Amino acid sequence: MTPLLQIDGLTKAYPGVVANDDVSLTVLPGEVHALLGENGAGKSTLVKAIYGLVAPDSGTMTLEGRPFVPASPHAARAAGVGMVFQHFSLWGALSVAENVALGMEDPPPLRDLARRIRDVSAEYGLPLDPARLVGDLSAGERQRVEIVRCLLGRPRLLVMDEPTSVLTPQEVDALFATLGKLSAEGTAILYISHKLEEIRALCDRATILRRGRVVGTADPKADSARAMAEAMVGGTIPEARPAQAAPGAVRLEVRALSLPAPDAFGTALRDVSFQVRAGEVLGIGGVAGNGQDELLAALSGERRSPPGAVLMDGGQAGHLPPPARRRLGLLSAPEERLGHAAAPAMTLTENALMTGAARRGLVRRGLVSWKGARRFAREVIEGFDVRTPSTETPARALSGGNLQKFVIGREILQDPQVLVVNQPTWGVDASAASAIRRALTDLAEGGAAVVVISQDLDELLEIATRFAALAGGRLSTAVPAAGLTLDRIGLMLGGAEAA
Ligand SMILES: Nc1ncnc2c1ncn2[C@@H]1O[C@H](COP(=O)(O)OP(=O)(O)OP(=O)(O)O)[C@@H](O)[C@H]1O
Repeated sequence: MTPLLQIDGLTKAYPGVVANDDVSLTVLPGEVHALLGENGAGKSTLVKAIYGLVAPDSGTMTLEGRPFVPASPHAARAAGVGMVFQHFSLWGALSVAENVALGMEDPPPLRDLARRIRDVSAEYGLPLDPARLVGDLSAGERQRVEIVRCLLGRPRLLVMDEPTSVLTPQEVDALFATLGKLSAEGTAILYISHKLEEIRALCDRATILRRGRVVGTADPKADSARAMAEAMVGGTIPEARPAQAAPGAVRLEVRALSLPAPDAFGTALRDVSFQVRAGEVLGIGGVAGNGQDELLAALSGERRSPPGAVLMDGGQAGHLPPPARRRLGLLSAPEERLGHAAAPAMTLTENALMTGAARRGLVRRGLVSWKGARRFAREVIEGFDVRTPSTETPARALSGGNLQKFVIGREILQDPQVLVVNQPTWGVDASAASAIRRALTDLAEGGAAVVVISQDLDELLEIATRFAALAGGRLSTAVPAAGLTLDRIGLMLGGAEAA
């Protein structure tokens, strides 16, 4: 069979790192081909080259036998390549159809476009109402907008970069059904994910990258997830487990916390109450968009509440701004790493300083100790295996997973008494995810109270000592995590609204 896409000897270097080093790869028509590799292995760089976002330094590509040198995403799309990104590029205040029109060179009248959107979404099982405002859509629905937008161009190759991290299990099933139909019709899919069980369920072949080079292939239908993960890192992977310490005194308490929605598209918190003791990891499960960001903002101090709604070691903290909470030992890491947890244009040293200034004593008499800040950044890089050329690299130059490791490591190494994290292993490879989970349980065993907000129920079942479900801005009663089944959790998620 003639390959659909053939890549030969593709190389792309950035300052201090060769992101793709002599990479060769073929993608056959209709196959679902996984691209596997640790954080920073070069997966995104490679697919960006295919989509015309990155110009390779050397190497060649052919698409359906013809030389393929896309100078822009527009050129890639015209040649038959579509791409769905991890981060969506949609406008909340516009409708689905308006958003789709924005991405087109020569959009048809909105009414015609709406009909085409309806047709494609019906054909591929992607329910979508073209008239709805994107700001009102769930993450899964937004992704459907992105996919439908691609499918309107009838691509021969569809590239997906970690598409399932924002989806519920039901949405993942629906997405896989859509991808199965596309592949049966002959569309090839190049699929990046760290979720190896999903790779096993979906993909026909896998190519493994390590430090920019192709180091081998895997057979997802035959190889176990662990075997693939170990091939990615070239070693064995530690396992995480729940914290073993006996719970101590209550460190964090939230009492009847209610807050209005921060904006038209946010979620109100409604009468949220819970306690977390020293030594415990409280896992908060639920689908993103149900108050997760709002709860984190209320705990970090980005949003204030009545003083008695948040208690830290028994003292009132609801009215305190983030720096005051940090001084008390209440630290947090939000979900959105670029732009919220880290400033994209700032170096890792500057980003380390941003949250570490007070607890690491990096500012004395109004003067910044850059030496200290650099040392702290280096500690995070070494302690959490952040792959980056130096402490002076800007945050935006890190691969997604490596920045995530940096953000979580930066908080853990400040010795928090209470740590609240949202989606701590979002986009992080299997080995690093396991190291982060281990660091969170170690922190609890050392006497901290840890709150992990996550969509990944397997992750919560692995490390949480107690579990609660967040739905519609309400939190269920927390129950011991030991012995909890996915079915019971499903009921809690459904019932949290009424709890
Ligand atoms: N714009 C850039 N400037 C400098 N370095 C970059 C840039 N983009 C990527 N890199 C570097 O290139 C390497 C490969 O990054 P890439 O994003 O391709 O990895 P990845 O396999 O997609 O990782 P992840 O799983 O974490 O998303 C990393 O070391 C990264 O820091």
